[in-house]
Amino acid sequence: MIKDLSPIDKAKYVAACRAADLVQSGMRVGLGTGSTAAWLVRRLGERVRDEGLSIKGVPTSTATAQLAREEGIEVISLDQAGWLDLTIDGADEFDGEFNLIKGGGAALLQEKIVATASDQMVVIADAGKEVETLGAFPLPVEVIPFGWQTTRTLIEEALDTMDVLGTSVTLRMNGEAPKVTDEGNHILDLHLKRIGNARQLALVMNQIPGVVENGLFIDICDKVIVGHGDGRVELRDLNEGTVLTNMLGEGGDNLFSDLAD
Ligand SMILES: O=C(CO)[C@H](O)[C@H](O)COP(=O)(O)O
Repeated sequence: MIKDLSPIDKAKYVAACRAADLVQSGMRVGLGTGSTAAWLVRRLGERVRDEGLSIKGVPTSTATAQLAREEGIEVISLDQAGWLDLTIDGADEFDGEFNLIKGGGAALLQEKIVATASDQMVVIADAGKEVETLGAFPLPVEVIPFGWQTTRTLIEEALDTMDVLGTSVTLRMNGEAPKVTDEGNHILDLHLKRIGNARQLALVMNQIPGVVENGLFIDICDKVIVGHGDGRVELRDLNEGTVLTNMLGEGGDNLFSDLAD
């Protein structure tokens, strides 16, 4: 039941429902990873079953691939798709220019490849993800396991030369063992008090041997759909401005049928 969701989950849910409305039959769609993206996949699954929506989905993680298949969405690889019409994904932070931090779910590598191979990337997020300046959320950096401690030292040395404050770099764990990504790598989380120049930081990180990719998404996202716990949804476009709707008010027929009451 929708009323049983926490305000944050309601916000994620309505943002995902609004984004699902952007998807049309025939599209090749990048499917993000995380709890917000999972709502999107479920909603698209419902549209596939109820409306005959015909799409091909390119998942950004094994978890999303499994959910998409369970929902009856046709899953193909990025190489089979070649190029995508649209990617919809969550984010850990977004700023006023739609730059992002991603990778809280450890899927940043596939997420960045898929988003970059798309005509459009749309981010779906609850309002709490909006920040004035990126960096309160620890910045995930995916590194290969070989020599990861040396890579961490190189990252720390690079950060020392940059306009960042109070740095600590931690290995993401999964219980007692290092977290292993879908690509068999590890994640280093950079706890930065100030991120400084995000564009420069992203470039510097990717120059370091052992670094595969970083979670800064600069100039990749085209639209942000911001959900609020009361059902309001803002569709924000840097060029076209903001369109506000309420997904839980009158005409809230975008709700999943099994949650609608
Ligand atoms: O980047 C991600 C996964 O790598 C997610 O999009 C991000 O962590 C947001 O997750 P959620 O929707 O669960 O808040």
